[in-house]
Amino acid sequence: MNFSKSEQLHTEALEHIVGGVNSPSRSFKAVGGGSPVAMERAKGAYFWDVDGNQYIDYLAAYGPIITGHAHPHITKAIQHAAETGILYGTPTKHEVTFAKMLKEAMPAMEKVRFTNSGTEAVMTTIRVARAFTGRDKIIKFAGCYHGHSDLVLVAAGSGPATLGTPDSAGVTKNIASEVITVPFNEIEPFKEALAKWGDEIAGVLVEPIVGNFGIVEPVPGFLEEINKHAHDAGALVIYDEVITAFRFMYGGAQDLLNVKPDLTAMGKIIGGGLPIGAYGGRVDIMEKIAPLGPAYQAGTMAGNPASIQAGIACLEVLKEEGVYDEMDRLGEILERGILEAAAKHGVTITINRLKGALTIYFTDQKVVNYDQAEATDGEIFAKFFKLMLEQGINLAPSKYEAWFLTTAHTEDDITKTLEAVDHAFKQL
Ligand SMILES: Cc1ncc(COP(=O)(O)O)c(C=O)c1O
Ligand SMILES: N[C@H](C=O)CCC(=O)O
Repeated sequence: MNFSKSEQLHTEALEHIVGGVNSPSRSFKAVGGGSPVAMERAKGAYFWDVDGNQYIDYLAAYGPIITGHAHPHITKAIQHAAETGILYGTPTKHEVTFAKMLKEAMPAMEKVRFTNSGTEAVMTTIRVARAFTGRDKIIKFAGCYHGHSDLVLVAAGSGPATLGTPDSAGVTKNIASEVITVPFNEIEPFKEALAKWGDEIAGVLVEPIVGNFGIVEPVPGFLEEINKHAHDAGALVIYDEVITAFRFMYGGAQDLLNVKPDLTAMGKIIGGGLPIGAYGGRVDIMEKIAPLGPAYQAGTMAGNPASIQAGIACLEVLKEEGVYDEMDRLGEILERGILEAAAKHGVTITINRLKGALTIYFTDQKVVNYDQAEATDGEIFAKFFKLMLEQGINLAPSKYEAWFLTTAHTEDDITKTLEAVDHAFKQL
């Protein structure tokens, strides 16, 4: 494959945009460097780059593009928004419709507020938890990523972990001292943290199914224990469902696992590809937010008609019969095929898959926490990533990210992907 135009563009981008990228996760730093491929066009499960190369896409823009690129129903909704005004700065009927849809799908969201990103949504749930409890500290889990607000850039997964900055510079010691980090999937360290700081903890923040050190499910009982002990200590439980809401079913991880938090943050899929975030939860907690209560959160762009109508259209597609079953079916074929190719070529891997999302870890160990994900082989991943890219398979350039299937992927795409995996494993 020829990547010369992408390379040229990256050289130019480096002069004008810091690091040449607008989100560090897009850089190829963690996969041996080089120019990230610049995409020009996308449709369904496919991408075309500026050099004219075609790819099967498993990045799905880090999760939001669950219906595939440029889905006609979502495109129509965005066109309608463009023609009728994309930003009003007033209430609209669309945001009411959408809030009702979210509440119906995720009943723990008794009241909702829209934001512009997952970062804002999570950041605000923490503020609201503090306002409600009158406490300052939060507990989070190592390797979970909750966006780029100060408080959660401590022991963060995803981009920060990939680039070796899980504790970001610029986060003051005072702020960092308000966050206690414990391992995911281990209840004892969590209980010890509560025993030590219990009456200072405002909230416990967790990705109920982790998407940011790969796809990692909670061990049975883990989330229930978190709820019990957090509530006993007078702290709120906050689920960060920015990746998981509507990823595995029409609803959240909380509905799939049947464990309810006090507050939920979401984003990604619910914008149908346009910028969005949302948070919600128990009425008595949500009523702490302005204009009803003293906790302030606002946004010029929040609830804009374009993102909201794209989100409604996206959920309409996801509500159709069988869409999640099909992603699960294709995910299962993909997982099985990758494992067979690994056995054939003597490549050691572990796959974590839940329905249409999976992560390949280059390790012979199970991966249920961040330390185990960190210990997997990043150099082999980097080689694998490049070998796949050269064969037209677009993955995230990080061993910590997931492959996401969409409603646009077909069995033929999976077959082609497995041929590429076979070839890549042969070369490793
Ligand atoms: C679980 C989780 N929370 C929060 C965020 C932040 O969302 P955003 O990038 O939309 O600000 C992300 C992704 O970036 C995420 O995966
Ligand atoms: N894994 C991150 C979010 O889910 C990736 C998004 C980003 O950092 O650009």
